[in-house]
Amino acid sequence: MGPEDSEAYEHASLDHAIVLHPHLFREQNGLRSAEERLEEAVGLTAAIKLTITDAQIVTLSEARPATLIGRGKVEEIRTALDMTEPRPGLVIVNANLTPVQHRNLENEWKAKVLDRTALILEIFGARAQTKEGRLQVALAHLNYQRSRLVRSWTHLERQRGGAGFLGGPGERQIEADRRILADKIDRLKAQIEQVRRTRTLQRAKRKKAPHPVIALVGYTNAGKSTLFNRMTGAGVMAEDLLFATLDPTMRAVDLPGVGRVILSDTVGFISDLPTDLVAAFRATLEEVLEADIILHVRDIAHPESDAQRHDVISVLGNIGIEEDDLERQVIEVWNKIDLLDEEDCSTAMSVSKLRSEGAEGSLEDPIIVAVSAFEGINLSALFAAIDERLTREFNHYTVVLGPEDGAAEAWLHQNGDIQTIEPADQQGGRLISVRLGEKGAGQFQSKFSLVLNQDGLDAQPLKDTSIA
Ligand SMILES: Nc1nc2c(ncn2[C@@H]2O[C@H](COP(=O)(O)OP(=O)(O)OP(=O)(O)O)[C@@H](O)[C@H]2O)c(=O)[nH]1
Ligand SMILES: [Mg+2]
Repeated sequence: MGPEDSEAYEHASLDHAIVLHPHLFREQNGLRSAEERLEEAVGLTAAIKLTITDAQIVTLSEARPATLIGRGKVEEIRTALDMTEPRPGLVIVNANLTPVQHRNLENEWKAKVLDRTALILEIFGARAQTKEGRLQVALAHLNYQRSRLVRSWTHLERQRGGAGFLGGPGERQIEADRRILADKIDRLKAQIEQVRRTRTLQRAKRKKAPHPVIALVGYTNAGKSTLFNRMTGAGVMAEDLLFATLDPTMRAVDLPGVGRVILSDTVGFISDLPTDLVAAFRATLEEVLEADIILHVRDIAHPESDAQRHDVISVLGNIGIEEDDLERQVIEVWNKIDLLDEEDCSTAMSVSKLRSEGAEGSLEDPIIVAVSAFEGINLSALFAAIDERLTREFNHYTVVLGPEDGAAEAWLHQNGDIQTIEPADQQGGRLISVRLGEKGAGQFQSKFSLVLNQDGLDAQPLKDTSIA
């Protein structure tokens, strides 16, 4: 922004914003209405704690190359800014602006303009917690800046132009800026690569403690963190802010009736994620590939619930999880049923049960459980569904090991998922309850000549006699 703008900026409040959703009149955007899009932009703006003084849909008959929005409307907004006290220092334009449009609008309005990419970058920047998350956001930022260098070019040329060197100092400046940015980008990429390697190592370690991994995915604000907190009792931030979570948060937790699992919370999805940000976002999602079970959390009370489901499935497709993929079991969690009226709620309950019968557990044909994470409704059904899915591939076994069976116990630690270890007698014998795949169970029995009792049925009398 040029020096001529400084006066207007002086009285402007950078905590106050106007939100605009430009809507192309002839654009048919099947699933989502302009109202919903405006509302989402308002939610995103609120997520970085800005006070919104006005929010409106701007209907366009065509996109103007210079300002996107028509002349009359641009002036109207400028007047609205002038009339508001304090003068909002920000205008959020829920569209991707060209560098030229961006600059012209800032000049017209004497306010900082954030387009959709910039807005989401702000949010990602505010929320990134892990090192990789922060680096990815920084990288996306630099790429965004680089794409805007054209704007600085005209600007710089105007300020410094006419010095007479070949190409002019403006052009040399832009070249220098470009090189600095390119260097920074290279360094960041190297750092990210380093962090990735460390993470892969950590992941490999975790795989050796073979607890099943359960990943929560879903649209932003669907209630993932709330459910995560319900399931762990851990204090992960859950707020009515879009993107309260950017990085996956992992917790080992004992689920009632299921046993020890690793839960992983992830950042929420949104529609039309700017391409610059896809990599940053994807990095936070790689954990999902490791999951044994995906909990696809949906806000079933949201009017756009189906469109959101569609977005989530397509993003998962991007990281390599196909709709009919059976490598991981998918459970759709129809969350927020407490917000439905009685009739809709019982419909959701019966439809979810009906569709779950014989469902294969893929993204397109998932098991469905209707719950309220917030009110704690029907969570036991969710736990039962998780257990059901896990035991499809793993069986529960018990085995009694004597003091001499240290090697067998070590093997179980290494290859199985030990649930409990209890003393079996006075001589140091242990009753071990373990979850194992069928193949593993066979290996164990032939290797150690010990008998595994499936489902703990045979272990039952042992407990009873000890009580009697
Ligand atoms: N009424 C109701 N509100 C819920 C329920 N679950 C979550 N919420 C609310 O929905 C809002 C968003 O919840 P979060 O758990 O932060 O959502 P999230 O999916 O983690 O969101 P991101 O991290 O932004 O992707 C919060 O205000 C929650 O209190 C529910 O079952 N019922
Ligand atoms: Mg969250």
